Amino acid sequence: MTLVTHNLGFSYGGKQVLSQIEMELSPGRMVCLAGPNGSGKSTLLRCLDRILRPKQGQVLIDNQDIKSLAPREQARRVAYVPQSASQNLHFTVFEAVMMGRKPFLDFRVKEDDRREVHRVLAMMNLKEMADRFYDELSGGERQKVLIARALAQGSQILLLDEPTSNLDLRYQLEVAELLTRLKKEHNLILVLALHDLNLAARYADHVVMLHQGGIFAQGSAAEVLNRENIRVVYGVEARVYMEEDGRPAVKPLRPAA
Ligand SMILES: Nc1ncnc2c1ncn2[C@@H]1O[C@H](COP(=O)(O)OP(=O)(O)OP(=O)(O)O)[C@@H](O)[C@H]1O
Repeated sequence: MTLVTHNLGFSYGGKQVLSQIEMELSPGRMVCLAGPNGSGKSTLLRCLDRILRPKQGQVLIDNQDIKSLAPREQARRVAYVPQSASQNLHFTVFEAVMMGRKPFLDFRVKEDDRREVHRVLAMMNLKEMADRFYDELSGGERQKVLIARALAQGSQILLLDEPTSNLDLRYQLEVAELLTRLKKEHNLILVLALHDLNLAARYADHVVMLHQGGIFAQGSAAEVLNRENIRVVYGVEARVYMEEDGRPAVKPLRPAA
């Protein structure tokens, strides 16, 4: 499975927010989209899932334009985890995660689907919450449920918009480790929008840094997350040093003059 964009561009009305996005993403990789507020990370993820329909360029899965995929076929290949879902979902956690099985349901829930939902709930440590209502959970608990729903979908491409933003420190690391493990075991392509540069530095196989709607730099964390790029793109002076494993760590110092 490969995910490629060619000359992708997107406008909201007359306002161009993404242009000339060229990416070639291969399996078993975690790709982090970095960039300041408004640089187009969420818009790009939504274009990759065709929630938004770009008029310019193409998104190709295994060389096939996603425009030509039926919704069900697309959902079997790509799952999207939004930053948050409507808080008014009055479903149990079990039911919310079962929604991820939609591309597989033929008018009724089968034993396989139930088994899969139980497996994902156990993997995400959500079993004890299975009967609680989604709209009665904390922000972080809801975020875990949304990730679980995407995992239940079983797609090889997972798009996650700020998946750790509502999570406490321990759970941020647990989710990052879990995604890393899943990526390896199931050869997934993971694309994450992330604000936390240190999380990106530590876990990303590939970093795409967006700036003003275009790709400013892409490559390994060490290639992309350097002082100069951070100064230009974020307007921040930072100290960047290499950890023993060759990955960078970023210490923001002050707004650049
Ligand atoms: N529905 C919309 N209509 C018009 N403009 C929009 C809409 N959604 C986003 N934008 C604009 O598109 C640009 C990119 O927004 P986007 O949400 O993709 O950025 P982002 O990098 O994900 O930002 P953040 O880090 O703040 O989540 C911004 O200028 C934003 O104001």
